[in-house]
Amino acid sequence: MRMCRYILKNKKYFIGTLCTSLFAGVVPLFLAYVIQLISDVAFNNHFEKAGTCLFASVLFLVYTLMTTSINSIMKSTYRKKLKTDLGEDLYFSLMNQSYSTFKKEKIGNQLSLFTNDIKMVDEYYFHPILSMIVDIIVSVIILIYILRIHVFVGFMMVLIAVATLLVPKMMEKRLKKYSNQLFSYSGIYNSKLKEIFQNFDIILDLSVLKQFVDKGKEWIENMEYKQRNVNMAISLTGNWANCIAATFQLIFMLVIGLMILYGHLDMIYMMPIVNVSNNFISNLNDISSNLAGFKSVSDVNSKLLNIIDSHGQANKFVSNYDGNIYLEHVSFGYTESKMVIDDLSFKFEKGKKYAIVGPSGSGKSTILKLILGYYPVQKGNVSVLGPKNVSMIHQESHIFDDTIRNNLNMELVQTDETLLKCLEFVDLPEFKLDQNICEDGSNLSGGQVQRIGIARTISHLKEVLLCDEITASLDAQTAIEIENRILDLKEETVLYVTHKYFDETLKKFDCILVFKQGRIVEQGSFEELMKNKEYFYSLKNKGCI
Ligand SMILES: Nc1ncnc2c1ncn2[C@@H]1O[C@H](COP(=O)(O)OP(=O)(O)OP(=O)(O)O)[C@@H](O)[C@H]1O
Repeated sequence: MRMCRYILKNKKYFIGTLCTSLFAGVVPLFLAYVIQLISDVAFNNHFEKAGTCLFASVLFLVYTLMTTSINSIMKSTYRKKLKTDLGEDLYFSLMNQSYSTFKKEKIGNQLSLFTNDIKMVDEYYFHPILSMIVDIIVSVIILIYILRIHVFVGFMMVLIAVATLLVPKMMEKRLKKYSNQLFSYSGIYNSKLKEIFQNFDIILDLSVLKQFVDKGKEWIENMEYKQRNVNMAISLTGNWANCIAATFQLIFMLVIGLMILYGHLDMIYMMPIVNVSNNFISNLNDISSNLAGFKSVSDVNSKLLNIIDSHGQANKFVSNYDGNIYLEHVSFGYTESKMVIDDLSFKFEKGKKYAIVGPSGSGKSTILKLILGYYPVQKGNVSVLGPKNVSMIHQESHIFDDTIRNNLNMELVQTDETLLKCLEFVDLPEFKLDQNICEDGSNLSGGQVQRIGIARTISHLKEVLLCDEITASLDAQTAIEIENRILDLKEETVLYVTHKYFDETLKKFDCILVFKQGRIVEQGSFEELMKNKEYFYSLKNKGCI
């Protein structure tokens, strides 16, 4: 029932929709009244009431048209509002998660929350709950109407109601099982399709298109099978409730017939009772199906609300940043069993330029991620700076399907002059700010995409710049030029990780840190390290740097 808070959050919409639904919901009662008037004229020969009948009929038509139309508009607007509120809260919480939590979940699962789960909540919770409230109120009104005609008839209708509403309870376990299968599969399904579409070129290159088409068919089949199970369980619940209600209704009509025959009920009530009891039964069937839908979606509701109620757990960053970056006896592992950084201490001084070198897997990128605050350390202290003070350029840049201006700006507006300077910084002076880039930069070369990524970070430059293998996709000349420009930055502290160094560039760093198995095993200027002829020297001779 926690999801109810969304229903109640927008009280005005809720009351408005409830009122219009009620006005529309009493249409069957109005019809019963008109039928009762007509029956009176027909069976009792009260022709003087024909004018009233005609007037009531016209009024009924106008009333029906108006109330049902207004109700449809109100209901769709309210449902849109509910879905928007839920989607916005979910998006906020997801975007405010810490990096490590965000990375734990597959993108397909995150997408599925929006493309699938919210839709399900709307279909099986928001929409039914409104209909159910109205159905219950209208059923109670019908019951009161019948009870006023005859108490025994009313009592029989209560019996029908109880029998019909027991059906969803009986189906509860099966419904939950099927719907949970569907919800967990829809995340996997989205992830798989996303991966296939993203790696389309690999599939083509390896000539394995047929195999992947067959696999895709299997996933679609599985997905539709799970969807069919849920739909089937919900409609079976409705059908069984319908059957039970129909059986009771037949008995009910037989009893009504006998009551009229033996003079316990006036003939003029026959038609109205038949009419309202039909509506009563149909309301009960709706309630029964809706209850089934409710049960099927309860785990999805909990999943979404747990994410929303976590309000994101974004890392808190220290505010006492004094310009230097301190690592004090830092130990860290992505898993408890394997430490990647081992009791590492170092002070990065403000404005200085550091090269971080070492063999693959020695923990170079990890140390940058710890400074960024992507992961909490297990032991020691890192003066985690976070995005307020740090800029990061990654090995691969992601490009948005937008203009170069918007790709550089990223929602923060900078002057064209600044942006053009950033394009010059990465040797792309010929690029126009209004030029469009396709998704993933498919209309650019790999190196151009990377340079746009570098220009983007430079346009948002903070006091500390972290670079992780940023020139891997660039030609030697462009790489040297960009590296030199970064090293010429006056104020910024730079931590630069790469395998591909040129001696001339290395000489420009204030300090080179040599990593081995999560530790700094050597440090100093290029000349000092070469003179030492130790680990750095051997790496260089082996061509590892
Ligand atoms: N997200 C992750 N989850 C688990 N293990 C990881 C993760 N990222 C890196 N590792 C592991 O941590 C170790 C250090 O990785 P890191 O990326 O810091 O090395 P690196 O020195 O930057 O290597 P390279 O030069 O190849 O980029 C490696 O053994 C790697 O397999």
